Amino acid sequence: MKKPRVCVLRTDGTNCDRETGYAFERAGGDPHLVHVNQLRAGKKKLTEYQILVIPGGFSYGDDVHSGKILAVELTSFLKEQLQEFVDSGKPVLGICNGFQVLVRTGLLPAAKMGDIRTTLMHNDSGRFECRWVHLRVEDTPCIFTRGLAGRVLHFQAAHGEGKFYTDAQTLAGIEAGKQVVFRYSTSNGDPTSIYPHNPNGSLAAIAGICDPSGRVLGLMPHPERFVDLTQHPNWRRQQFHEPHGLPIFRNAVAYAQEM
Ligand SMILES: NC(=O)CC[C@H](N)C(=O)O
Repeated sequence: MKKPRVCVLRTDGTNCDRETGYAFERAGGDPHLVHVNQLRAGKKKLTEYQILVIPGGFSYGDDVHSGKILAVELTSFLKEQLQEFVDSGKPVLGICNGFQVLVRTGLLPAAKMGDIRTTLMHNDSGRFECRWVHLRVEDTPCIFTRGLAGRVLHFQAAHGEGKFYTDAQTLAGIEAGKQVVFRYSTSNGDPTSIYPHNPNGSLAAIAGICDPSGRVLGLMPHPERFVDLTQHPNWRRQQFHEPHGLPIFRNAVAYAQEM
């Protein structure tokens, strides 16, 4: 079966592009690092790819707000191309800085460029948090977490502006639409707002959301960090058959191949 071409979008300050590309390679995809300037210059087009991922990092040095300048750049110069990619039903994944970008373009939660309803604020601790976190996977239409509902995954989180926040009406809509995909939890899967299990104080312990179709996903923790699991703090206690994040990439590749 043909390997789906994955656009791994990068710009100045992106720093998780190579491991994100590796994760898609491990999952059976064909990753390509694409600088936003190549899209702006028309040298490459999003239609050439079947999956789009915006990786983690410090795009444009996190000036103004994490992800803000790249979001304004995408909304200002690539709005039609991005909206067309999303409307065509192709999977879109934003990891950490990438999630911040998707929220600040409006592609999350509503999959509509310019419809900005939520934000990711500075952590309650007021500092950069870098730690392992447990995530409970909720039962949602998200195509990236097929088969994972109810599981408790263990990912690395590393961010300064990860606190999910929105107004009561938008939160009610996200909950009713089953768009909350990951919640910070204790090791036995109880959602929690208690630090450090919840490293940033996110509303409703939200660590990641999808759009109503389930084809656009953003999350703050890093599923692409396939660390050497024998160095994992829980290696002895938890049987790791494979990196916890790999199924997310495999599901995206499988979905793109089904299209
Ligand atoms: N690992 C990342 O992508 C970090 C995102 C962003 N730079 C922050 O600190 O919140």
